[in-house]
Amino acid sequence: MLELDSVTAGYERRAPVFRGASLTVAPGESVGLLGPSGCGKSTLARVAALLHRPDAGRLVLDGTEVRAWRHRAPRARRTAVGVVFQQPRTAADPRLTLAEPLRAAGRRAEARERVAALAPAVGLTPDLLGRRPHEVSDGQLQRACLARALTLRPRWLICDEMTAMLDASTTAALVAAVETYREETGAGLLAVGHDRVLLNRWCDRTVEWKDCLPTAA
Ligand SMILES: Nc1ncnc2c1ncn2[C@@H]1O[C@H](COP(=O)(O)OP(=O)(O)OP(=O)(O)O)[C@@H](O)[C@H]1O
Repeated sequence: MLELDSVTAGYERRAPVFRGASLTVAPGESVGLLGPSGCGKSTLARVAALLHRPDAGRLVLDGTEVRAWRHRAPRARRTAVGVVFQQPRTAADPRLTLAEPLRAAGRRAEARERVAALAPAVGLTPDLLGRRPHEVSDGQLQRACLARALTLRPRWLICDEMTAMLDASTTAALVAAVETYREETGAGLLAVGHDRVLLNRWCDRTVEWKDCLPTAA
């Protein structure tokens, strides 16, 4: 279970972006999160991805409360959650070829096998794997970012507007790659977005941001 329980978070302690947001994703479940621009969906997604420490509230992952965020989080916790952002250009290291982050962990033979399996799963052809981010399109780079998120076989995937910048066919390919991965592994998904039609089609259920917040007394 991925449980965000009464989370308050933001960028200034005295003026959080939101207070008391709660959202749960069951094992293997896919949940879409819809809401107006600027309400804090990405901030909540970053809390769930262990990238942003909340000011209050709890994140419970697979029954254990998370107490450390970012580099302070134990490796096993960080690798339990894979994340894909909207902007592949800011998420990808410009110095590395698309293949390099996919080889990052494990023995060399394992890494080679992993790249050989992941690249076709996200629709990356071998010629693209040797290129750097500035030599590929946004859609190709986003495929690489998804492959990187799947490299360590996360139990939870957070897709924050993953397809907002992409055309319909790349969107369909990326959603299909996520779904194939989830079928193989049983991973749960939190997909943040603006596109109600896409999220309704993609996810088991779709949650409105306002329903994550406490009701006014
Ligand atoms: N690094 C930051 N520093 C300061 N304020 C930030 C930072 N990132 C986001 N914000 C602010 O926090 C608020 C929530 O931003 P967030 O990106 O979480 O919203 P969102 O619901 O995901 O929006 P969108 O749908 O437009 O992506 C916004 O007012 C935004 O300007």
